[in-house]
Amino acid sequence: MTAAVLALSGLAKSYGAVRAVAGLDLALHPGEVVALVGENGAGKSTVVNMITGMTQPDAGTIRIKGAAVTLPNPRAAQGRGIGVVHQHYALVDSFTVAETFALGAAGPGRLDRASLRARVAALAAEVGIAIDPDARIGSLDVAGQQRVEILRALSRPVDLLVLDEPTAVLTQEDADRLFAVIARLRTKGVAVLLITHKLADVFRICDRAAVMHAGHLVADRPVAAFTPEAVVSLMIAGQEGSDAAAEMAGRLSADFATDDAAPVPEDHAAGPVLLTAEGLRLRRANGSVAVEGVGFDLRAGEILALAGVEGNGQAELIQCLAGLALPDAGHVAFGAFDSRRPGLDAAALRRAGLAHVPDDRRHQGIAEGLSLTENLILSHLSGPRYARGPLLDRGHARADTAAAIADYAIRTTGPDQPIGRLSGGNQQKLVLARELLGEPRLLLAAHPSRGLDIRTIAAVQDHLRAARDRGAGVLLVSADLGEIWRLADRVMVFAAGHMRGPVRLADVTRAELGGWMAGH
Ligand SMILES: Nc1ncnc2c1ncn2[C@@H]1O[C@H](COP(=O)(O)OP(=O)(O)OP(=O)(O)O)[C@@H](O)[C@H]1O
Repeated sequence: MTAAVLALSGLAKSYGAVRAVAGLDLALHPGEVVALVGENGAGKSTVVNMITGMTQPDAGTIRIKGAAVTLPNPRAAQGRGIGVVHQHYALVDSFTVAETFALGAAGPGRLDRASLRARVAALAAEVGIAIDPDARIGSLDVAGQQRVEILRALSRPVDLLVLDEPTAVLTQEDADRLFAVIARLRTKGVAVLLITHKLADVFRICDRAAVMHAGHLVADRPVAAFTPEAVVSLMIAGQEGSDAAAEMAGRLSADFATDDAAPVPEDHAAGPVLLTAEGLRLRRANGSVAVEGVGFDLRAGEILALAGVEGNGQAELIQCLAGLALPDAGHVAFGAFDSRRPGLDAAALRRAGLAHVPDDRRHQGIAEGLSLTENLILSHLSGPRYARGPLLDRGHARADTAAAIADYAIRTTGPDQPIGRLSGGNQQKLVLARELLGEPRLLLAAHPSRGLDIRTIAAVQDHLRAARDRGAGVLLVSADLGEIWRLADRVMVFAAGHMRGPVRLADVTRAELGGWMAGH
């Protein structure tokens, strides 16, 4: 066999007493697509950080094409042919796609627009990516921005491309396009390391899967030698045939259900109207109209899903409903609150029973430097839960945090740990626990399961159903049709500036919804 593009041996990294990665051996050969999977906190990002020069290993060797190397910073990894597409893109909204390629280009000199555009177009054609070099980044949806990041990673010589949870933000249609690009890269001899929580990705596109459990690599085999149940068991328990995995089996078959096999959603008797939106026009931060003509009722005791490719106004709607931005036209009413009257603010809405799981966890969901307990308090500062006269009842908040850590199996050293030290999925778990505390009447849940492992997704779905069953209204924003099918009672779609629906799930097929989401 040809020399491995990348070979890791005995790679290890600890943070204090936490062994994030313990003695990992892994090799990738040219043209191989390898999945790296594991539960939240298993150590996947730490591996990515070590091979992309963002973190230094404590022990072990990294070999690139046979030579032992050190990667003191990301530039060193790039220089060695390792490209990476992170979950959070470093793009500037006001730039065009072509201008983005001038960022980080070496040396001074005049920006030669014509040659930049030509370079971008040629590269895009080579890997089969459809992109307009003149499009502004801010006008692209999340899948478009991801395509720009992939092209940017490929604009230097790349032997290994690392993709960190690329399908988490994509619809099935966009994921299919991404898989076509990966297949193209494979034929060109590029090795791909795909970090994912979606088992379907593993079985669709990967040659091999490496499974991590609590910092250890517990299996590394060709995909054909795995069953979905075996992967789940290895992730959850570090071994095959675990009871916990058997419990998950039913959930798994729902994940893999095709259109025909998908269970028909149950009909729930919804209660009175909780929230009304009428004639809304929503603008993006850059001033362009994201969507207009938005009107719907959300009832107590129902889950209403908002589907659509991200970037079509979903985030703007949530901002507006959470009292963080006013609509450009139209109005929203929730209980005694009406966006046409002054005095509507986010704190008052929270006191009235609104909870909000934000889309952008890093900027709106958490304060990285603060402890888990302090982060839990953040959403309840204006409410009665932790009020003790003029003071905060920190003991109560700490006890709630400890309970959340146990309930959601949050991987942390305890309630006092700064939340920024947790893996992304574990941060998300705390945000969910915080927002579901105190039984909100209205829950705005934007991509609540993004970045979570399948066991936690199952738990989150149970929590959302429980909230619905006790009479809360839930607005679920999701690009994942499977999730919508498992949870929602009704669904509406934002695409191409317009709203479709809401309709009952029983009255629409997945194919129809997929078509709406694609703007057909
Ligand atoms: N900077 C840090 N300081 C302290 N602990 C850290 C730090 N970064 C990661 N860890 C710990 O290392 C462990 C592995 O985290 P890592 O982010 O690699 O997990 P992951 O598999 O990528 O999880 P996820 O699926 O949630 O992204 C976790 O227990 C995490 O809390």
